[in-house]
Parts: sequence; structure tokens; C-alpha cells
Amino acid sequence: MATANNSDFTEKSNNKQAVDALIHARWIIPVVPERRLYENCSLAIKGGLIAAILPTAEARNRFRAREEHQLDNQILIPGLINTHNHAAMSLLRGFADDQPLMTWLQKHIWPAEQQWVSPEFVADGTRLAMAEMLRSGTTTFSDQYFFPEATAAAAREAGMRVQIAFPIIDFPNAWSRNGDDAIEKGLALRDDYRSHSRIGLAFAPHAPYTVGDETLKKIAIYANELQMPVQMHLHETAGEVAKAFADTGQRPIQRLHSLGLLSPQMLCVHMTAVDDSDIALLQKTGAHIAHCPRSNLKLASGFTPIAKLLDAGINVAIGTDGAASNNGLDILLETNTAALLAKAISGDASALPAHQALAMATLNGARALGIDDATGSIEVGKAADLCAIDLSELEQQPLHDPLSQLIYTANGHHVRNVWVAGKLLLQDRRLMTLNEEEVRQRAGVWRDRIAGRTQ
Ligand SMILES: CSC[C@H]1O[C@@H](n2cnc3c(O)ncnc32)[C@H](O)[C@@H]1O
Ligand SMILES: [Zn+2]
Repeated sequence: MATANNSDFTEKSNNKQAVDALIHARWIIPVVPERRLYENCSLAIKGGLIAAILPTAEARNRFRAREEHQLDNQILIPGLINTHNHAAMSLLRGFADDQPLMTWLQKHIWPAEQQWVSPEFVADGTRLAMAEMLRSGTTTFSDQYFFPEATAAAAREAGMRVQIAFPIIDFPNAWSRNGDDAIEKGLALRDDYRSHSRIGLAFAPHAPYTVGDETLKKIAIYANELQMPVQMHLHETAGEVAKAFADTGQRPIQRLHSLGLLSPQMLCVHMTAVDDSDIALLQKTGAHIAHCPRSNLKLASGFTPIAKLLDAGINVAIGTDGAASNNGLDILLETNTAALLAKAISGDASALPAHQALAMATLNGARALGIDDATGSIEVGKAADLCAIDLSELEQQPLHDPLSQLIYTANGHHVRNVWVAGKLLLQDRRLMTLNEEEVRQRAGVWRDRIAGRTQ
């Protein structure tokens, strides 16, 4: 990227309007309005927000900027949104592969978490995850993990936008004694970040099989009173649904509805085992879905019927789940997988076309997290959360359609520049707020500790 720092910025040489930055891009996909592709256009950024979108020649005439960025052969899109992650679990990437969900959790992951998870683990793991996310174009992530105060502090330092979905489990764990204790700690953390523009808080009751009715009812009341989002692993496997039905006579989503939890504030994570009654409930209540196709595929959890859900008007967004089950955090790759899977499952090649897939990774994600007034599309007045992707690689030629190349040939390795709230966090693939060497070194320290080589 050619970048200029304009030294004559302070001079009132002409009547040009002062902005903080101008970004000139070969292509821009704003996501809203539908299917629009701008060529040779520019964004003017001021105070972290998008101040104008206009043809480059006009932008150069109208504005003077402290910095100018020239994105040749790059496509500028809204920053990608990962609606479901356990960032610190990046330190457990490759720790337990090739297992089904419950064996993976009960025999491998939960015992390891009991032994190793601490604020230090979460800080180091979250930095590793953020380095990977920024290098693959993610600007916002929702995170559900122990010691959420460590996650929030790491994200604040790195400059990312984050929804801290603080974990609520009814039994003692590394972070909380029980559900009430977790709610109390989570709400105190919300107070700490009340005025922070990039950090929001959400309730994260872990799953129907780890949280009881009394705790869920309390969460529903608080969420409604405080207008806070809620997210929960739900219908991740057919086995989960069958067991719940045998135990309670209700499908888990019906149980959540009867406890008052389903609303447009609710994000249902996974939803692979879905029948028509579940779809009707989602439709009626406006609850959202976080689709995590690569984690579902790797754990052999099942298939979310995306085309059917989208046809029913349900908002479906993209998540990676943690890198211990995925095993990466690349939202472009996840979106490509979602698009291919939607076609395969529905038997319809026109299902989830490229533009709809991109919307799932951006605007739908912002809606699912309740932050679409601030981010998720390139619109005047929204935050300058942006991702620029190189489309000049040999495997991307010839370039008939930039949108097609983006969804069907690009992945995170092609991401070159990333801004959050107007701040450049990745420049020509170099991390600006995280120390790559240090992140790598800390990952090695944890590998040695977990392998039993050091304490
Ligand atoms: C309470 S912190 C989050 C908790 O969730 C566990 N986890 C990670 N991936 C999954 C998944 O796909 N389904 C259910 N639970 C999952 C993680 O290990 C933590 O214990
Ligand atoms: Zn998860």
C-alpha cells in the first residue's frame, strides 16, 4: 500500500475540508446498498467514522488529509465480524483433534482448561487470536471465555472491537463459583466498560446442558431490563436435542422460549439440528444464528440448513468457534465454507450467492451482536472498520468479478490492510498494535507448559 503522510496538512492552502485520512481503493463493496460495487472510489475518515464515499478524483479535490492510502489491486470491504469465538482457546489449537464434540469437551478440553486456564493464559491466548484475526480481516469479534476481564483488556490494548460474552455456568469453574457469581462478575465488568466505544458486554449462558432454569430465568430478566445481548451454544448436535427431549419433554430452543430468552437480543450458536418448529420459533421471536461451519464439520456435529433459514427470513451470521475445534479463525475461509455447504445441503447451486455470503460475514454479524448502528457496512456515519484484500494473485486471474474472487478464491492470507474505528491495525500485513514476535514466543511458552516441559 502506498501511504503518504502529508506534511502540508496544517496549511490552509485552499478551501479543502480537513479529514484524518483518505483511502483510495480500486474496488469497494459497501454491502449496503445491495450488490453495489464502486470502482476507483475513496473514503474520507474523520474521528474514526466514515465521513464521505466518493469518486477518487472528487475526493482529492474536496478533502485534504493527514494520511492518504492508495490501495491498488485491493478490494475494500466492511471489517469482518466473528460472532462466536473462544479466543484464548487458540493456545489449545491442535491439542485434541478428531474427536466428536462431547468426547472432545469432556475427556480433553475441560480437564485441560481446569489445569491451565488463568488470567495469564487468557491474555496470551487472546493476543494470539487477535493477531490471527487481524491478519485475516476481522475487526470485531464476540468472545465467550473464562476471565473475560483479561480478554477485554487485551482487546482494548490491541484496538479491536469486541463483544465480551461473559460465561455463565451453574457449576464451579476457573472463573466463577456458580451462575449467580458469574452474573455478578459480568455485570461489574459491564460497569467498567460502560463508556467504552469499542467494547460491549453480553450474557453467555454456556449451553442448555450446563445452565439450569433458575439461572436462565434471571438472565432473561436482566437482559430485558438492561437491553443486553445474550448468546448460547444451542442445538449443536442432534444428540444434544434428543437427550434434552428425553429428559425434559422439550427441545432446548422451546425450553429457552418458555423461560423468556428468545428475542432479537438472542444469538443461538450452531443450530445444526433444526426442525420446522424451531424455525417457526426463530422467525416469531427474531433470534439470530451464529453459523460455525468449520467447527461443526470438524467435530462432525451436523449441518445447519442455511438456505432454509435464510428463506424463512432468519438473520444468520458467521462465527469460527474457538481455534481448538476449527482450527483457525479465518472468516473469509469460514464464509467460503458456508457458501459451499449451503449449496451442497440444499442441492441448489444458487443458494447463498456471493453477495449474501459477504453480508453474513459483515452486516448480519453486526445485527446479530446488536451493533449494526455502528459497524457492519461501509456507510457514511458508521465506524471506519475496514478490510482491504489483495486480488492480484495469479490464482485470482482473470478478474471477471471482484465479488466472486473475494468469496470463492480469497482467504485470510490475502488480507493486506485493516482499520478499526479509523485506526490502521494491520499495514501491508504488519501488525501495528500487537508484537508478533512476542505473541509467537508466548504461544511457545504455553506449548511447553502444556506438554509438561516447564511449569
Ligand atoms: C464457559 S467458557 C466457554 C466454554 O465453552 C467450551 N466450548 C468451546 N467450544 C465449544 C463448543 O463447540 N460447544 C460447547 N462448548 C464449547 C470451552 O471449552 C469453554 O469451556
Ligand atoms: Zn463455542
